[in-house]
Amino acid sequence: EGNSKRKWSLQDFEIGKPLGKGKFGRVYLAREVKSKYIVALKIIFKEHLEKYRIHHQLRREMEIQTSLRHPNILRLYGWFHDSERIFLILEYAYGGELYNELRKHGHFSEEQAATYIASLTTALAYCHEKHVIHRDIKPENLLLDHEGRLKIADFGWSVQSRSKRHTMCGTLDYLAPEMVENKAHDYAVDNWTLGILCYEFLYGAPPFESESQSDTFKRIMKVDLSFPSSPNVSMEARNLISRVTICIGYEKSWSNSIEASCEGLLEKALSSE
Ligand SMILES: Clc1cnc2c(Nc3ccc(N4CCOCC4)cc3)nc(-c3cccnc3)cn12
Repeated sequence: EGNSKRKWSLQDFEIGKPLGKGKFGRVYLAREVKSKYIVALKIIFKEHLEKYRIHHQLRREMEIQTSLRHPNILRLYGWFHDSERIFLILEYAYGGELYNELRKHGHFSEEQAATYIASLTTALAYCHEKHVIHRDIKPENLLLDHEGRLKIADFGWSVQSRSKRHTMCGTLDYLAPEMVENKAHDYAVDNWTLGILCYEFLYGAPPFESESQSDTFKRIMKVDLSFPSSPNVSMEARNLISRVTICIGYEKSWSNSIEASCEGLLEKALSSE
């Protein structure tokens, strides 16, 4: 920490338990020997990079995540490699995956959902100011720190956006219509996903989940949004979700209004304690 320009090597770390498997590598708990600082070490095999042609994607992830400094974005402290592996030195999220919390509780309270969505909104607004689109925001990529604060991880699919992007990515559930239609997309992609996540936090499943991919496609294109009667979700939360998923594209006015309505929702939830 602090001397992020220094040359790291495997000898600097004691490797602990595996935390989980990512798309292209395993993540381990690790401790820097001198400082006893706990980190997460993401290990990616170089042969995997060749096989899946993801050199550029990993390079981009490393450059982007190193440059981002935000309380809700997982830090990438540095990296090193040996003959066959690349090692990313990442901030350790003590709380684990937000996904597990969601599965454990079924769905979150409005206060908890509003807190997570507000954190995501500021983190994404920060990324968009730095011309970064994450494009793969889903519960699996969201971690929690020791205070339960949300951390966006895994910038593997993120891009430095100057121009419109065309590549397909992520699972279908969180894809915005323009992504599904494989049209050019921009920051609005991440914003659409906020609405999807808000729905999933409150109802426990994403809004367009269907038996088949083609059904999911159709439901996304139609923005076929329906609100089950249980769990009982407030009218404010439901129209926040509708506004986010329906009024895609008017990004600037929209993200101000979502930030405002998130605060409103949070105030309402906190005052109803
Ligand atoms: Cl990067 C990165 C930084 N920190 C983590 C992390 N942290 C973390 C903490 C605590 C628990 N446990 C808490 C007690 O109950 C059991 C789980 C798990 C993961 N996990 C992953 C990961 C990656 C893939 C699959 N699954 C987890 C990636 N991480």
